[in-house]
Amino acid sequence: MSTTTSEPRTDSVPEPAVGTEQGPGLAEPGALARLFAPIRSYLIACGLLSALSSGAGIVPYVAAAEIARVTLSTPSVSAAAVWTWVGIGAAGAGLWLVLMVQSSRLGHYADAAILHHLRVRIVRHLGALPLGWFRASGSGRVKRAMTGDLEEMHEVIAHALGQLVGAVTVIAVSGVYLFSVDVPMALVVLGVLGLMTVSYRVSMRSMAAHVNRLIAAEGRISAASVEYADGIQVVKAFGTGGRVLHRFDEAVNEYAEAFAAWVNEVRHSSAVTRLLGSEMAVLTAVTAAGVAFIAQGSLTGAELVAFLVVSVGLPASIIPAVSGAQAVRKGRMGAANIERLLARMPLPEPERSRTPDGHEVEFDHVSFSYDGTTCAVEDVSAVCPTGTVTAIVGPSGAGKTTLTSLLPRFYDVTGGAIRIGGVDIREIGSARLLASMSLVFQDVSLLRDSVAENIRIGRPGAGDEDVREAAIAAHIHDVIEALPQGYDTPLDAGGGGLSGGERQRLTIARAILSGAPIVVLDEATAALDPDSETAVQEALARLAVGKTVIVIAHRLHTIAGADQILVLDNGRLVERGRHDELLTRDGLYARMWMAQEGVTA
Ligand SMILES: Nc1ncnc2c1ncn2[C@@H]1O[C@H](COP(=O)(O)OP(=O)(O)OP(=O)(O)O)[C@@H](O)[C@H]1O
Repeated sequence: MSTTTSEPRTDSVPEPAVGTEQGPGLAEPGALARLFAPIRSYLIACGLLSALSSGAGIVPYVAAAEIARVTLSTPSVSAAAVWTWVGIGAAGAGLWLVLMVQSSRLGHYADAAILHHLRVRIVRHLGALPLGWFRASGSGRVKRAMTGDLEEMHEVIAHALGQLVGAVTVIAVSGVYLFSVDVPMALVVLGVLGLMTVSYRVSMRSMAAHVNRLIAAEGRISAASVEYADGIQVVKAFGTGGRVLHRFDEAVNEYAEAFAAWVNEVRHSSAVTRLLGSEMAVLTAVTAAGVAFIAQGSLTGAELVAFLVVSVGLPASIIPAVSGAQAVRKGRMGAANIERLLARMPLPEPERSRTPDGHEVEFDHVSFSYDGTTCAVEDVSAVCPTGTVTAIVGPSGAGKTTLTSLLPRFYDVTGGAIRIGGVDIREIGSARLLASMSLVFQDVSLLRDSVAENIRIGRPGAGDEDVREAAIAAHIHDVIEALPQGYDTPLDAGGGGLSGGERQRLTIARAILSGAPIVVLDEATAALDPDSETAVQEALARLAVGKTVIVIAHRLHTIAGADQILVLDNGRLVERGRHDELLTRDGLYARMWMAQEGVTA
């Protein structure tokens, strides 16, 4: 199969077809609200508690301001009035604490509940998506949804909502109080806050451009490093290190320039923002305006003190308000991404799964197009009887991988039908369909688990003896026994410690253990050493006994004994027959044989 040559392209998933996006666009509003629907009541309660707590948090300041007004504006100070305000202030502080803790508890509870709910929803949905989608773009999208996008959701619920509601409440409650004391002075405070907000937003916006440049430069450094490390063999063998290193140098220089520009910007804009957003700025503006109004006779000294006490805390609310709003905006984008993933059309399942009568595979005028215009497979008809080996051969890009991918429904045919035991595979439930076949690909996927467990995936619950027998049949038992912990040796995802041929024999053991009646296998494109190749061939021969075997062959001598050979070219079936028949026909197969084996037909 063409896992090496026709690496799936993310930009070429069929549109519209199963597994394509049917969901809202990036700017779709309401995505956040829809995803948060299960915890809406918690969020409302959390927002209310947060607002009440922030409102209560203002009370001690208002109480202090009122005490100042009571003591400064009347010649005979009423101790009762002062103590009343002290009590109110203390009660406000206590209430602030209790409500804040409750709001935070509720927020974290809602956060954990919705993240769990979304993770389960995403994973269940992934289980219903066609495998072709995962090949094309899935792992990256899944990773982004499960980490980055959900992280944005967490930020919104656990932090941003509370910050935003709290900051807005503080500003609103303080505003109401200040307007009740003196309107012109309140307008001055409002003006200063407006200026702070604008300056903070402007500096954040210009900062965003620098940050994007920095991220892009960082990406180029990583790409150049990975290119260097991945291609180190080529770099050393062909001495191209200079060019690769030059790209690395360029990326590092670009990063340094972007960093210097960012620092320069920060120096100026953050100084202005800090100054404008500081308590000093508010105090200075309020004092200057207050003194002027007092001179005019429209404000009393006691009222000025009230303004100084209450407005001094306001700048601290601006930054959380702006950054909370930003986090909500990012959360909306994350929510839209998750919605788009959830909106991908799952594989249509039959209402009632039909049972195939046997395991003969029939391709009946099968066509398939990735992009809806060009056919990767066109009008292919063939029957693969039970107990026979069908080899699919053809030049690169002929459609071998595509044709075999249609059998396990990685994609659904766009024309014709594929039948197993006389039943259209779309009428067989996908679990039953996949259980009926062993897929042995050359991009062997191993799990981070012991060798035994990696074989046992073929039949969960199989006993140790069955696992050993499958390994013996697959000619891998001796290799396993020689590993440090034998069958208990842990493997990493790359199968570290095992050669390519050994990894492939491990998956053959898995397939033998599963006993699935249909075997689809992709012969390795890379030549194995002769011993390994013989071992793999013998293992495959054991696997194939009594099964319907469909093999994509790259090296023709390995399938010279196949019961039938299907020759594909440009998506079409151009020849079929046994090895000898095809050689005498002097067609594409004979030419390929000649080219590979260096002998004439
Ligand atoms: N995911 C994909 N999206 C779009 N086009 C694709 C995709 N995979 C393959 N193709 C195209 O479909 C055609 C058949 O490709 P396929 O991989 O099936 O050929 P192949 O015979 O297996 O090739 P190879 O021997 O190189 O593996 C080619 O034109 C290829 O470019």
